[in-house]
Amino acid sequence: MQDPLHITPITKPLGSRIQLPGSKSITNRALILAALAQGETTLKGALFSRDTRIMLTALQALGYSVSADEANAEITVGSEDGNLPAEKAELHVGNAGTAARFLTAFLARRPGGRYQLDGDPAMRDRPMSGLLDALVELGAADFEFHGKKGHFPFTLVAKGYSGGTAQVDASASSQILSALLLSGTSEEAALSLICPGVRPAYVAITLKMREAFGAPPLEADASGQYHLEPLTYSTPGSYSIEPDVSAASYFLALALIQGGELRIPHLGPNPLQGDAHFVEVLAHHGLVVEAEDEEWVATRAPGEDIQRDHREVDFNMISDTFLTYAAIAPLLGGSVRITGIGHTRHQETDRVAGMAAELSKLGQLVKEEDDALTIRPKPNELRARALAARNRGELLTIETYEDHRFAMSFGILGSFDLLGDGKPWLAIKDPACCGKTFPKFFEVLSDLTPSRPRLR
Ligand SMILES: O=C(O)C1=C[C@@H](OP(=O)(O)O)[C@@H](O)[C@H](O)C1
Ligand SMILES: C=C(OP(=O)(O)O)C(=O)O
Repeated sequence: MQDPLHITPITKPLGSRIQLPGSKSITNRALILAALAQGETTLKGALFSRDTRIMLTALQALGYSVSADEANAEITVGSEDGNLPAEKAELHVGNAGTAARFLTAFLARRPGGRYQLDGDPAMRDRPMSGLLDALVELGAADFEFHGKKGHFPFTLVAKGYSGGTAQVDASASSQILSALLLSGTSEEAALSLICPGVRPAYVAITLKMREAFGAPPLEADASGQYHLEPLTYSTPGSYSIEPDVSAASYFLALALIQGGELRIPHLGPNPLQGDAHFVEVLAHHGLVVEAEDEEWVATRAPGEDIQRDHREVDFNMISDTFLTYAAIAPLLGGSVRITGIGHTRHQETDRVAGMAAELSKLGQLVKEEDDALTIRPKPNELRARALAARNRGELLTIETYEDHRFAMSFGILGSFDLLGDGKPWLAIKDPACCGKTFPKFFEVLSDLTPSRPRLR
């Protein structure tokens, strides 16, 4: 892929149907559940991306039989007796939060196991200690740290789950609680996890998916305590994975700024993924999304005004999509204050700081707070900077911080025909970083631009 990638603006209202890849969150949960359930499970509509390959590779290294049919988006996992085969392994979790947390809790199941884990430099800084402390408190694992205490790289000395109660601090990442809800069960003993105040959207996905693998419904009591009864997971045989709704956010934003109609198949009115609520954020600006026969249809009449007065939106429950919104803020007319995003400073990169830096570079007025970002759009300044860059023979260029969501979000902004001539004005550095969750993102985007040569 060209790097930096010049984005060719789209000059017509949309009128397309796009195929989105499967959800990262659901694929990586399903892989863990398939390994935990005795027998063979085929995942349909699975995502093939860096984060899911990390999980696949780990399961193979741990002795599971995994066969992948990428052309048909299917993965089959065989688990002889639901027990973890390998006593030893060296695993690399990249910068996949799901793999990092879910595998750590999963490995603790194998008494006598000794596992070396490491991740990308960015992953070595991401929060793990809430999970590691809970595993130690449960007597399920001990850790030998080879760098900073409470972080990768470490050796996990597994002792197995045998019930008990743990306080779980999942304030830094709800994946910490999801990891324990997936793997903390045992066939003999009940387990209690006390975890008040966790952000619930992805925990709800975990709870629903446990049920699909034979677990009884589970919910927290009023004090935030989850009581897990003894459990043996059972395979549903095959499991269908929804398209990635966080990835849908980019194309919904595109439909808003571009107008026309966009169709996204295989999504119904009530997807598992909480990021579906992003639709409500864009509805305020005039985007209409309807679920018709298991297909989302997004429309905005061309020329309809998307400008609004100042707006404050709490993204705490849908924080992966705040970047999508922030990146199109320069086109929204009214200012926006995006709140509830402090935890995203500890994700792929410091997303609040990175977004503030990139939007400031584009001439937007940005106020950064610990937990919030206010963006006052300056469309004329954006145009002036784009023209000035062009006069120098350059394009405005976005840093992506090895964060897929920067690449994809600003890819949408660059698709807007800012200078009215259909020629590129924005470029994205390291566009291939979108491979974390959506390797073909820029191909899908370029397919919406009939005049653009296909990227290969
Ligand atoms: O459980 C999951 O699959 C996820 C939970 C969220 O992370 P945090 O809970 O760390 O915010 C989300 O940002 C991430 O993309 C996927
Ligand atoms: C936060 C994200 O990823 P991870 O699963 O690595 O936490 C994300 O995809 O936006």
